[in-house]
Amino acid sequence: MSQLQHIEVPKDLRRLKLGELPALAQELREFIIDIVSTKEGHLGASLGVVELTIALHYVFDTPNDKLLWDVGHQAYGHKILTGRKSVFETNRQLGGISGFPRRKESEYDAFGTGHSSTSISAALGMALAAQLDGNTQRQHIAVIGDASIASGMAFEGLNHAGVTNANLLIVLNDNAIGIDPSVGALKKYLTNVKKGTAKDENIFECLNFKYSGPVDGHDIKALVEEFERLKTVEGPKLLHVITTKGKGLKKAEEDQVTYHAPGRFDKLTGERHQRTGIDQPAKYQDVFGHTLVELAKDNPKIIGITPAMPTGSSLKYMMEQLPERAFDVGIAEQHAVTLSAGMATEGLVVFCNIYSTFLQRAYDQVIHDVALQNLPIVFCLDRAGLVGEDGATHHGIYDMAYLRCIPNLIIFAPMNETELRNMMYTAQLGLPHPIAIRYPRGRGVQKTWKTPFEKIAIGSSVALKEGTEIAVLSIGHIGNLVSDALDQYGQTSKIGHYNMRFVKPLDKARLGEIFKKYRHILTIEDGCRLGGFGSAILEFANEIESSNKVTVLGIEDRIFEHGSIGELQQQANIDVTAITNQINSLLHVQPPH
Ligand SMILES: Cc1ncc(C[n+]2csc(CCOP(=O)(O)OP(=O)(O)O)c2C)c(N)n1
Ligand SMILES: CC(=O)[C@@H](O)[C@H](O)COP(=O)(O)O
Ligand SMILES: [Mg+2]
Repeated sequence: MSQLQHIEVPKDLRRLKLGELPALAQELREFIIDIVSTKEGHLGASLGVVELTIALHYVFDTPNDKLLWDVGHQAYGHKILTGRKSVFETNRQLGGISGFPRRKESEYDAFGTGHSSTSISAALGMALAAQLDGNTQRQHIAVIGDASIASGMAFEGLNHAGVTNANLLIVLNDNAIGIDPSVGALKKYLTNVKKGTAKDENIFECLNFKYSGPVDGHDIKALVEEFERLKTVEGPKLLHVITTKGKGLKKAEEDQVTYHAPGRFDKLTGERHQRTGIDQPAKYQDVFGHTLVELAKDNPKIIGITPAMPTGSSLKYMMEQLPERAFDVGIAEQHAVTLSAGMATEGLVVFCNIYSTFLQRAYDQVIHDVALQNLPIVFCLDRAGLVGEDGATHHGIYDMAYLRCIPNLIIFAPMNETELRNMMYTAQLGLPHPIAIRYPRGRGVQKTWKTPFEKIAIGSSVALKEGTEIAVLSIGHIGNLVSDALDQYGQTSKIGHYNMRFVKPLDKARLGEIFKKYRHILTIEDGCRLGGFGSAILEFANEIESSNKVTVLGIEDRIFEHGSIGELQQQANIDVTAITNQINSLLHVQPPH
């Protein structure tokens, strides 16, 4: 008999007998596979914690007890058991539920996540608040993975929690992999603990946690018994649980990196549905990855660094071919930036590749360790702009605004693959400043990307089309949408288009000419409007005391959720239709007196 069909919320789950839980786990796993196979999303992490999820909701009194999922990409089972089974098929789609826990989505989502390693601090905060309130009953549980616990933030939380008497339980879900294999000394230590070859002292006990485990995280009975025991133990506790990422789907267990988020696949065989026969442009990440190898083979000073995203950033190509000069430092964005800075002081040419959204975590390091010392690091900010289904926590839309105010920093956005390659080439020749090269998730626009290298002059723009009335100034890849929009107006139109390329320094000579020639200036960016590229153009207009009308298209000052990139661009009024509408309305605007 189906158990899952009778479970809407954990209270229903708690009516089951312990012996019935393994069958429920099987059903829950199938439910996740069924939907993710067609709707896509994160797979391996959720499959790995099915038993853990059931055991936690079975033993603890959620939502009164606080259950926090670190990163939150493993929380599909949690969502299905906490009132969202019927809407799970809308996962990560426009208007649907989020792929990550969201406080506004459910009272069972104790803390919003998406970026890693926040759960210990947040759960400790709740536990201390309960203590201050005299509440000794409430439980606070943070589930955190082996890669996420190695991040600086997680250590900070552990360090603090260990000197409190807070009612905090950390469940370390150790599957020995992040998106890519986990790295670092802590991973080695955890492996030794599992093999029984660790030195006598337990690292967590040394930090004043009551440690238990390792426990088989697929043995529901063992988990339930241990959680029941831990409920009665005071103070900070850590339970070490061993799981298999992708558990229950053979292909996902065998190829855990691919099945972290595999796209569509056959739900029975696990075989991925890959697009074939379509001659698509390359992904920007691959242009970065292959170009870096090409440059590094000629320039022995080049180093590649990624904080835990070798596959996503395609730094893996350099790690495979030049392993001694390519580093995956784990989920450690702050360290990645300052490590790069240290290397740069020694004359190395460091390409530090960080997703735009994750660089937010290393903001001080960019200012304090890089910009103030004017160290010429090459930041490659992948996933800049709206990223699509990962949603609000992952959109790389703030970088232009948060980097533009930092002295010494050059900010460049390629409109296509060739510009990305040429800027990487230019940067490794030697720059007087650090540079951030921002490019989007997904594919470029060119049939072939392996074009001969050409140097790009810093602060130079490109006139793509001359016009008479309206100048459209674009920054980066979104300029291709402008080109698509302008195709409708023919060659002899009133509209000019300039690919500005640099947010900083601006091509002021070109801008001066543009402001003289055109009455209307329209800027477009795939970043937040406040403080971004359009703001820079408005500041320029103010500087030259121009009375030209400047219209700024960009992401307005509100949260954008999940959906396809196209749908979100439409929502944000930065798609081809919005650009066309804006141009049409400007064409009918009377000139200022
Ligand atoms: C600050 C930050 N950096 C990078 C990422 C990208 N990321 C998402 S999941 C993940 C790996 C997490 O591994 P682990 O904690 O072991 O969990 P598992 O996937 O194995 O369940 C990474 C690197 C992120 N979400 N947040
Ligand atoms: C959960 C998380 O942070 C990553 O898995 C992220 O979803 C990866 O994004 P990409 O798919 O763009 O590499
Ligand atoms: Mg892991």
